[in-house]
Amino acid sequence: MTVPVVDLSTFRHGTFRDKRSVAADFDRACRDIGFLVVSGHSVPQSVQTTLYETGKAFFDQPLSHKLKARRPQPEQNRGYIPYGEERLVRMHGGDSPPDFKEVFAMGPYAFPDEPYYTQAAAYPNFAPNIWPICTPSLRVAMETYYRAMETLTHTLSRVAALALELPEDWFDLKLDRHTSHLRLLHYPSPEEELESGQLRCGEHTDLGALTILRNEAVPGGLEVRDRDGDWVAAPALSNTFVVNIGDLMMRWTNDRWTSTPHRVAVPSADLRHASRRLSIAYFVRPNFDAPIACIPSCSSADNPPRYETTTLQDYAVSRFAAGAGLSSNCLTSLSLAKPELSISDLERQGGLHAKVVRN
Ligand SMILES: O=C(O)CCC(=O)C(=O)O
Ligand SMILES: [Fe+2]
Repeated sequence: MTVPVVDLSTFRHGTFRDKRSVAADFDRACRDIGFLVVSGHSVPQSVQTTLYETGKAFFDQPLSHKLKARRPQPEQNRGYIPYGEERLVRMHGGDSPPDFKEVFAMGPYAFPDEPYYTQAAAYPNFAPNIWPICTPSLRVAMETYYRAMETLTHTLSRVAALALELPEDWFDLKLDRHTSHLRLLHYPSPEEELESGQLRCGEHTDLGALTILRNEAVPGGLEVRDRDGDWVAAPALSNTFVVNIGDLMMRWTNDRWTSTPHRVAVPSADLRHASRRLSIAYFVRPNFDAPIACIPSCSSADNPPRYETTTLQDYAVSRFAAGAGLSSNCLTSLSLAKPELSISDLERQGGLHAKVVRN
């Protein structure tokens, strides 16, 4: 099975009939494989390439500079996350050596100064973003891209609503105070074979509603597990985004749409030296307190709701706990232990810099 391409310009500029036809293609892709590629999306190419280039410039900085913008707490998806701290396969109870990557992440910004955002129950969704001193232009590049992703989400949420026989604006109230994350994922060219069981990113599903990924066509890319259990390479076409269904959308749609397992593969030995990859992933996450309950058009007498109602907050806490190897009861206050490795440990090991080809 392949990952299909859907042209959003037909949705944005077409008649109602055109919109329905795009929504039907979206529905089919989400049912069949849970992944699609979108073209005609209106995100300026300059916004994409500026962040891509600035992101690379940040990751090229010495580890000691990057660590100055280090994620302050493990549960906060903010700032620099060095090699050694993520193993996404743990989210599903598996284990592996660390994902062979480093990350820079941000969350919502410039939200109103209101108690909704500062209340204890909202933590860590509106934790402050962290910005590097070494690459000051990263902040503008990420914030600009984040806004462009909000606009794309606006279109995609309308396509999704129409596909689910809902009013086009059905998702608006679930997303008007969204908690989405933007992450730069840097996978350098490994110098030698990775450890046994080590991947660039271990097999997992995404926990939010949708993920919008700027993919890069290099060896060792994104792979998707189709219904037959075969790993299929996600297309990396110029000026497109890969979109996939996350767990919360799967729950909303009562499994009509699938949150499909995926991973980032290891480049083969002969291509290793030229496999540096920077993907840009925007995780669409609803309001932290929006109830995620079965959408009425997704259940019937012989297909009753399969999941309890949840929220992003409750679901994220339980997934985070699994990833950190804890029971979710241990996490009621969400204040966790210190990061696994101290700055001096990391500097001694040299982070990823010690293990990669410079290119
Ligand atoms: O870098 C990629 O292509 C995908 C990464 C991914 O799936 C994730 O971080 O959730
Ligand atoms: Fe993912």
